[in-house]
Amino acid sequence: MILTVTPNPSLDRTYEVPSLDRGEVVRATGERMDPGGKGVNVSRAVAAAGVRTVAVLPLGGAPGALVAQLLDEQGIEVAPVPVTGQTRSNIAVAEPDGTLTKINAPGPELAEREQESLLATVGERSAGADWIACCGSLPRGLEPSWYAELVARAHAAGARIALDTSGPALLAALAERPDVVKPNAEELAEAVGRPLATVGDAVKAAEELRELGARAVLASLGADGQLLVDDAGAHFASAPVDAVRSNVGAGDSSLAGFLIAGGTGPAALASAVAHGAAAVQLPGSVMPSPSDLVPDAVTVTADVPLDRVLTEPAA
Ligand SMILES: Nc1ncnc2c1ncn2[C@@H]1O[C@H](COP(=O)(O)OP(=O)(O)OP(=O)(O)O)[C@@H](O)[C@H]1O
Ligand SMILES: O=P(O)(O)OC[C@@]1(O)O[C@H](CO)[C@@H](O)[C@@H]1O
Repeated sequence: MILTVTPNPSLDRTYEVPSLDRGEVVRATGERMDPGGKGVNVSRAVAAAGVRTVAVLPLGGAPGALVAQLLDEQGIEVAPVPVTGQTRSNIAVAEPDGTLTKINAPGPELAEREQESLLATVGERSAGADWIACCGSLPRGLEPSWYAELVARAHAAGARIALDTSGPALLAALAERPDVVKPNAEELAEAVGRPLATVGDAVKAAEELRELGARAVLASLGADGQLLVDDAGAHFASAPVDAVRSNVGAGDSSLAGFLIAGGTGPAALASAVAHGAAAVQLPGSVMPSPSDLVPDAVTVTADVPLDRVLTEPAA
């Protein structure tokens, strides 16, 4: 079973538009609504693979009820933590050339008793979890050390932790030795405080996160693929993609792929890339099903192309 924790979930609204013209009334040609937040997406992808998952998340107000309803319709077990504030709505605007503009709301502020209730719910639902995936930004009210506390508690209870967050929350949690962290290129650059121009720069940055405590680093590098740096060294994997429709949730899909394939080693890395490549070819944050995956298209190598310039260098 894979337990996911999403402290700041969202109702994700995606609008497909011919072009995004600032200051104009833009008529959408398509719209969709998905239950969102990084851990929620991991649960959706894990469930699509037929593996058991439980999603722990605070839910409040009408958007919260809608998130719960959408997850229920997808057959995903939710361990809700009722909160007074309203669950946020995040907007994605997708243009035909693959450009995606995202507006993420701050979300509700969690009161002290709601924060405690969130930690307690994770504790109650951790029994039997192979992995606990802790994902996304922290809502107002939670200290940057919140994930560190969660990792410490989960380790004490014998669970393995995958952490996908950024900034001070990521740095603070490293000392508690999460089993794997999944930064994207920008988050990795921010964590080490310097830009990343090549795959080699990303390897060095990942090694630095390991020195700070991460046991393994699964770095997603957008169109370039992914990197796994662990005790066995570095591996690089990529897969061709015909056309990118929406990259929202591609990283979450790839983390799910990594965990359902065991959460360690090159085979799990290959599964991560197969899931990421499939996700970007689906609309909104639709998570891939096994029939969307093309595992044979993934190449994995220990001969990491260190000099390869990143398609989107991270500042
Ligand atoms: N433009 C692209 N072309 C091909 N594959 C892509 C592209 N963008 C993403 N992917 C695949 O999806 C994976 C995850 O993407 P990315 O690095 O953008 O994650 P992310 O920023 O964490 O995403 P999110 O936060 O939206 O979930 C990549 O490692 C890659 O396998
Ligand atoms: O604001 P956060 O927590 O960093 O990210 C939230 C979010 O952008 O992440 C998911 C995609 O990864 C979306 O479902 C959701 O809207």
